[in-house]
Amino acid sequence: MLRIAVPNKGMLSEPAWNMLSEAGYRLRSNPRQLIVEDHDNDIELFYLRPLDIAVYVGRGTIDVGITGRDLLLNSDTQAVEHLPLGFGASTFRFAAPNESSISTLEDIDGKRVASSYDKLVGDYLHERGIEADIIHLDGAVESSVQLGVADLIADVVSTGTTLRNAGLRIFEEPILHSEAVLIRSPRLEENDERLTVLQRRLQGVLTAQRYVLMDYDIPVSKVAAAVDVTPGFESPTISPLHDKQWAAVRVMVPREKVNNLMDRLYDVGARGIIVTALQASRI
Ligand SMILES: Nc1ncnc2c1ncn2[C@@H]1O[C@H](COP(=O)(O)OP(=O)(O)OP(=O)(O)O)[C@@H](O)[C@H]1O
Ligand SMILES: O=P(O)(O)OC[C@H]1O[C@H](OP(=O)(O)OP(=O)(O)O)[C@H](O)[C@@H]1O
Ligand SMILES: [Mg+2]
Repeated sequence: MLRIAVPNKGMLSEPAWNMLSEAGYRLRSNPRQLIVEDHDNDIELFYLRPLDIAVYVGRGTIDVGITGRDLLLNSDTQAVEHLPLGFGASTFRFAAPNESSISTLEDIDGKRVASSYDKLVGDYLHERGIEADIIHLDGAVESSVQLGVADLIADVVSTGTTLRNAGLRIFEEPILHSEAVLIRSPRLEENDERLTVLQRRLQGVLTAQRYVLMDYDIPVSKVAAAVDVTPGFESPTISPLHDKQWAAVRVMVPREKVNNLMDRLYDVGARGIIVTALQASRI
């Protein structure tokens, strides 16, 4: 059985559970359950703290896991990023008090930086030849400057509201763009059959989220122009209509482009354009 670690709580947990459920796996039935054996799908799910997932996967006691890229890079482990999962996006950034003069990487030299992600921040600064005193805090890092234990912070920023409320401002480029990722153990072959199945299922969920099915009718003489607008993955399905002058086209298109594509197709001569959500997919 493939052993999979999933976050038991925190920002990434619910979207990770939803994704696994969409991919056809059985989840736990009560929140006190730590392990689920899913014999139908030949997997075992382990509900673990997000911070610990890379530790288990890095040591190979669990084959794969879902965690944040930032959490992976902050863990001192050999786990490898295998597949980005398209949720839990955040940036990881430096921030200093509005009134402070700290505004470049060089200004960090010799300062106290509070963070929950000390290895990530330490490696980043070390690689750039900057020495700083990294103060580890478990959370609410934004309060550390006001409370006098640090001169600046490095933390997860999503909307920026927490920073603003604490009188802090970001500076410099993001240290990292993070999102949820599937990580794999260094002991698991990249092309392990069981991993390939999991990956295909997760990619199927991503495709169903990102793409929709579009159908439209188009005069036969305009098919080539319409196919230029919607080329699809491989090639659109073209079916004859009762009226020999017209054809029906079925094709996958990116969800975010739907309205723009419908406008362009209409201009080319397409009519009866309809869009349908995908329930599941295997590309
Ligand atoms: N707005 C956000 N705040 C915190 N983490 C976020 C946010 N958006 C995405 N993430 C990602 O979620 C992961 C952190 O999740 P984790 O469960 O460890 O922290 P949490 O949700 O803050 O829980 P806690 O702080 O209670 O332990 C990181 O990968 C982080 O990049
Ligand atoms: O940019 P924002 O949208 O404001 O979100 C970012 C904040 O959210 C997280 O805190 P969380 O709620 O997890 O508390 P914590 O700091 O105790 O982990 C993160 O550590 C930031 O503080
Ligand atoms: Mg947090």
